[in-house]
Amino acid sequence: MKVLKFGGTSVGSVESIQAVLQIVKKSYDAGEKPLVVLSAMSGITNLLTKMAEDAAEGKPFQDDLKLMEDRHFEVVKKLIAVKYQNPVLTKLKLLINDLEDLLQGIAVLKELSDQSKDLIVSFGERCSNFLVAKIMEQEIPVSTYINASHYIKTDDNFGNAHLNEALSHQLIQALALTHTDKLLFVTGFIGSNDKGRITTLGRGGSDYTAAIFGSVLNATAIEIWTDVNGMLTADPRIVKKAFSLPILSYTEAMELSYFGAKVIYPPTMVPAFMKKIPIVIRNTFQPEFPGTVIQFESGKSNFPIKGISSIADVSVINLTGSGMVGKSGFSGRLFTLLAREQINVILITQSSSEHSITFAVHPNDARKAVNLIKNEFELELMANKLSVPVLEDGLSILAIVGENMKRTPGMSGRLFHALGRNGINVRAIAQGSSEFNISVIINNEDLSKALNAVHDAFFAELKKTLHVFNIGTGNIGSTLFKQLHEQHDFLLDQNDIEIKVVGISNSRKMGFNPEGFDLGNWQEELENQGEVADLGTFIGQMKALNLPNCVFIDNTASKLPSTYYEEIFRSNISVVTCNKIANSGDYAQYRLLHDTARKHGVDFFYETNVGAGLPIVRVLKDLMMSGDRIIKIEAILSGTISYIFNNFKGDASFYEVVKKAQELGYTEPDPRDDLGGIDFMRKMLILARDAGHAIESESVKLGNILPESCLQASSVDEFYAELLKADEFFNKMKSEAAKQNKVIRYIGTLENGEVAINLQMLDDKHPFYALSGSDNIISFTTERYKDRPLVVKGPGAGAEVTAAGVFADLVNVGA
Ligand SMILES: NC(=O)c1ccc[n+]([C@@H]2O[C@H](COP(=O)([O-])OP(=O)(O)OC[C@H]3O[C@@H](n4cnc5c(N)ncnc54)[C@H](O)[C@@H]3O)[C@@H](O)[C@H]2O)c1
Ligand SMILES: N[C@@H](CCO)C(=O)O
Ligand code: NA
Repeated sequence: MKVLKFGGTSVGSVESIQAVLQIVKKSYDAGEKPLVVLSAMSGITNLLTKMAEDAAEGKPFQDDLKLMEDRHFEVVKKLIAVKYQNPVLTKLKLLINDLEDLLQGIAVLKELSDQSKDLIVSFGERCSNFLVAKIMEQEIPVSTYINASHYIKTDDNFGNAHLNEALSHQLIQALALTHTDKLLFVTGFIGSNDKGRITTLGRGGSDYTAAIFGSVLNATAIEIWTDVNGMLTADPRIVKKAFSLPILSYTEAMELSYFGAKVIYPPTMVPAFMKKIPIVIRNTFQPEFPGTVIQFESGKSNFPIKGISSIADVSVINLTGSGMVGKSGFSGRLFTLLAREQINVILITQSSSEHSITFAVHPNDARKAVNLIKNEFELELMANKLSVPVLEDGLSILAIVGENMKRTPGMSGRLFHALGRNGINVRAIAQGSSEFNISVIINNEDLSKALNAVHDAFFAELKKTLHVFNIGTGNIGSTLFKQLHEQHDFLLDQNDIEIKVVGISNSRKMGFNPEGFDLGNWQEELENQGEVADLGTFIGQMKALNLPNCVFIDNTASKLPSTYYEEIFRSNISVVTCNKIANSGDYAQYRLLHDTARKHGVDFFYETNVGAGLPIVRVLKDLMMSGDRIIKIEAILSGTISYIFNNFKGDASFYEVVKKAQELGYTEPDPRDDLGGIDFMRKMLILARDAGHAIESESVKLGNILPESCLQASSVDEFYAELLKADEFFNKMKSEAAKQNKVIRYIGTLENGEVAINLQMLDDKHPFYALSGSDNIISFTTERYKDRPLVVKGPGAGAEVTAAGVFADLVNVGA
C-alpha cells in the first residue's frame, strides 16, 4: 500500500481538490491501495486559531465562521451531484454548529486553553477529510472518512503532543484489518490523549500522521503532495536557476530542511526513515513531474553536492580566552546552559587551538544567551580567563549539503573561491566531521549573491550567468546589444552562458531590470522606465543589487566613468571597456586600476582599446607572460587615418574622406581625437605600459598630420570648416607621395621604452605599404620573434568589429 498525503494548498480550492481526486483515483485504479491523509483547506487552520483567539478576547468571530462554512459549501455545490448534496451539507453544518457552540463557550469563559485550541483547530482536518471522502465516494463507493484522533494516541502535551507508539500501532493495525477494501481519508495533524481529548501533533503534523500510518502499515512509499516540484537545489525565490532534485538521502533531506528548505519537516519523517520507506515529494499541480525521492541511499548524481540551503538572519556569539584551553568541561557547561534555557544553537565552530568558540543562535535568543554566559562564567571573566562574549547580528548561514562531498576533494576550495571572487566576506566556517555539510557565516546583505554564486560554482554543468551593467549606448553600445541579442540562444544552447544586461545608461537616461533587458527592445524599455542618468547613482545601484558574476561595461568615450573603476573593482565587479581613457591617463592611475583588479580577483579587459576587435592586447599579454621580451613594436593603429590615406585618391577631397570615415563609424565621437593623433597616442601608451614601461603621455613624440589651423579649431564644426579650407595642404601631400610611387602612413613605434608617432612615406618594399580600408597592422619584434616579427593585421575600427571585441572580452570574464 501507499500513503498519499496532501497539504493545505492541495485542498485549497475546487480546482485543486479536483486534481487531488484524479491523483487518488489513478493510484486506486492502479491497485496501489492508497491511504489518503489530508490537511485542512488552506487558510482554515489560521482562521480557526484566529476565531478562537477573537472569541477569548470577546471579539466577534461569526463572519469568519461564515467564511469557513462558505468555503466548504462551495466545494460541495461544485463537486457533489445535487441529489447527494443534502446529507453532506447537513453533516458539515452540524460540525460547524459544534464549532460555534465551542467558540461561544470560549467567549463566555474569556479563556482559551491549549486543550480548547487543539479541539477547535481539529475542525479544519475533520471538515476537509469528510468532504473529500464524500466527493470521492461518488466514483469510488468504498471511500471512507476516518477521524484519526481515534487511532493516533498521544500524551497530554496539547499543541505538540507526543505519540503513544505502542497503542497507536495497535489501533491502526486493527483499523486496517477491519477496512481492508476501503479507501480511507484520514485526518492529518490530530490525535487524542487517553481521556479521548483531541490533541495536535505540532509543526508538520499531517506529514507525521502520514509517516505513522505508512510505517505501521509497511507502505511501499509515502507521497507528500504539495505545491512545488519536490526539494530543490536552493531556494527558488532567490536562486532562479534552482532545480528539482531527483534523489536525496534521508540525511541530506534533513540537512537541507534544517537550513531552510521548508518542503518537509524532517522530524516528522523519522517513522519512515526507521523502516527505510521512501518518501516522495510531488506537486499536485504538476502530477506528471516525478518529484524528489527521499530514501536511505544518497544515490548517483551528476553534481558533487545536492543542494545549498541557508538561514537568513542569525546572531553569532564569539567566546575567546585561555580559560577554555584544555578544559573539557567548558563547552559542556556552555551548551548545557543554553540547552537548559531552551536556546537553540544553530551552528558551532571551535578553533583547534581551543582558544575560541563561535556559535550561532536566533536573534531573539542572542542577548539572553550573552547574559546567561556572563552569569555562568562570572569567575572566569573576572580572572581574565575569558573575554566578554562578543555578539554580532545581521548574519546569515549558507550551507552546501551532500553525502558525496566526502568522496570528492576540493569542495571547500570551490565554495570559498566562489565566495571570494564575488567579494563575500566569510565570518566563520563549520564543517561537520561527517563531511556532508559545510556551513559558512556571511553578512545578511551578501546572502542572495552568495547563494547564486555558489549555485553557479557547484552546478557548473548548468549555465553561467553574467550580469552586465552597460554605460554608453551610442555606436558601439547599441551594436553590442544587437550582437548580444542575436547570439543569445547560441550562447545559451551551445556554451551554457547567459548574458543578462541588467543596467543601462547613456548620458540622458538610465534604467535597471534585474531579469535582464529585452535586447530586441531595450530602447523602449529604457525610454519608458528609465530615470534621469547619473553615473554615481547608477554605480551605487549596481553595487546595491549585489548580483553575482557582475560586469561593468564602459562603452562611452567619457573620462568620468574611469574615475569609478577603482571603486568598481573594490566591489568585486569586473570591467570591460573600449574606452581608452582609464588606461591612457596618468601612469599611476593605470597601475592602481590594474593592481586593484588583481587584488580583488576580478577582470579588467580592454582588448578594443587597441585595434578594435583585433587580438593585440591579448597577444602582447601572452608574449609577456610566456617570458618573451619585446624589442620593438611598429604599428599603424588609427583605423580612421588608415582609411583616409587609403581613400584619399582621385577626385575625393580630404574633407570628404574624413566625413566618410566618420559616417562609417571609424572615428572617435570627436574626430579631432583621430586626426590630431591623440587616439593613436593613447593606444601606443597602453601598449607600452602593457609591455612594462611606466611612461607618461608627455614623453610620446607625436608628429602632426594636420595644418596648424585645424589643430587650433575649438569645436568639431570649426574643425571641419578649417579642414575644407586646407584642401591644398593635403593635395600637396598626396601628389608628392604619388610622384615618388609611395603611400602615406601614420606609424607608431615603441623601442627602448620610447614612443614616437610620425607621418611617413613608404615604398612598396615596406611591409606596411599594402593596407586597405580601415586596416591596422602591428608587428612585434621580440626575443623569440626576432628575424621575422609577429604580425597582426586587419580592420581596426568600426562598430561591428569593436562591439565584437567587447563581446569577446565579456564572455571571457571569470573564465
Ligand atoms: N568606433 C570605433 O571603431 C571604436 C573602436 C575602439 C574603441 N572605440 C571606443 O568606443 C567608445 C564609444 O564610441 P562610440 O562611437 O560608440 O561613441 P558614441 O558617441 O556613439 O556613444 C557614446 C555613448 O556614451 C554615452 N555617454 C557619454 N558619457 C556618459 C556618461 N557619463 N554616462 C553614461 N553614458 C555616457 C553617450 O550618451 C552615448 O550613448 C569610445 O571610447 C571609443 O574610443 C571605438
Ligand atoms: N577611432 C579609432 C577607433 C578604434 O579605436 C580609430 O580610428 O582607430
Ligand atoms: Na584589439
